[in-house]
This record gives sequence, C-alpha cells and structure tokens, in this order.
Amino acid sequence: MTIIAPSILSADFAKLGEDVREAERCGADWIHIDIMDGQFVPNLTFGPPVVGAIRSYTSLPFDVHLMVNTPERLFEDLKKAGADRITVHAEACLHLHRTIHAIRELGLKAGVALNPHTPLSVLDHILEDIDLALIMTVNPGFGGQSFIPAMLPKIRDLRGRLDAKGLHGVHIEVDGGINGETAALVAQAGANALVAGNYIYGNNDRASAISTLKNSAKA
Ligand SMILES: O=C(CO)[C@@H](O)[C@H](O)COP(=O)(O)O
Repeated sequence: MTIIAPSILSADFAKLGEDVREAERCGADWIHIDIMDGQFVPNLTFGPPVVGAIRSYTSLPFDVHLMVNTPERLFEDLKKAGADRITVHAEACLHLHRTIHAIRELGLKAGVALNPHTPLSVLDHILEDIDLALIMTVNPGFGGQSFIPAMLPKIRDLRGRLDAKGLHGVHIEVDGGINGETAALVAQAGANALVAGNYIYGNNDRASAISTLKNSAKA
C-alpha cells in the first residue's frame, strides 16, 4: 500500500495542529514536515519547537525533511519534539554515512534526500544504512512547483538497485508536484511513499485528494 504523506508546508501555519489532525482523519499515513533554514534553500520555515507543538494533534509518524546545512545540530531536539524519521540532504552533508548513523543511534529512521541534479551514485555505498531515499521531483524550497518528469528514470533506477540488493524495506519517497496524474507515474516507476502539499492542503476535500492519490498509485 502506498504511503501518503501530506506536506504541512502547504497547511495553514496559523492552525497547524488542526490541519495535522485533519490529515489523519482524512486518511494520511505520515505527516511530512519541511524544515528549511533560508541557506540550504532560499525559504525559511520553523524548527523543533513547532514540531513539538503539533505532536499531540496526531499519532501519525512525523516524517521530517531537513533542508538545512549542518543538519546534525537538530537531531536531538527533533527526537525530543517527537520526530520518527529524519531525512537529510546528501548535498548538505560532508560525512553522510556518519550523519545517517547519528540519526539511527537516536533510535529514529534515517533518510537521504537527493536534489534533482544529484546522481543516485551518492547512495551506492550507503544503501544498506538507510531506511528511506527521498527523490526530489522539484528543486527544494517551495510548494506548488511542477513535477520534473526526468526524475522518473531515476526512481526506476533506484528501485532496480534496491531490488538487486534485496533491500525491499527501504522506502522510495518522492516529493514535489505530486497530484492525481503524477502519483500514478511515480508509483509505476517504483516509489512507495508520496509527499503532497498543494494537492492535499489546497483541496477543500482533503479526504478525496488523499484517496485519489492512493487509487492512482494503485492503478
Ligand atoms: O520539500 C518540499 C519543497 O521543498 C515539499 O515537501 C513541498 O511541500 C511539496 O509541495 P507540493 O509540490 O506537493 O505542493
């Protein structure tokens, strides 16, 4: 079953807790939380205190996507705030293997995100060490951008590499421009976790948006 993770970047920041609760009621599987530092990406969002503030609104796993430089400085605070999985950008980590293990040593699931231009080969020697690979299907920083179709062969290639190594438990997550049409394409290519911001939070009927994503991914 495909995992649907609404990105709260597109939620109403004035009522984040309620929007997170609603996502759970509407059938979401994870809550995707975008933390941006205004340096690694041009946008700035929030940090661990806000993650902690919304924790009591849902029992869904918190899937934290760190678009920040030196991400390791946030790990302990994010754990205390209730994060379940933390994804760092390969481009932001000089010592990626060490960084991933620092997440796992806290008892959290570890993911690595790749910008559209970053080759899969950066994951070659750490595939066994990760719980999730996040293929960015837009350039990170903003919601509401258009899906980059050139990411489809990248997803397919990653699925092949994971299968070849028998790593069936590693999630392939995609993020950016996911809607009813692109959900089907990325799922066919091998993605099993779909992040969607605008498509869910921009829709008055969020339950129907989530079920459309699930059905498209299944088709
Ligand atoms: O990480 C990001 C953007 O950098 C995403 O999580 C966006 O929030 C996705 O938004 P949509 O493209 O689905 O509107």
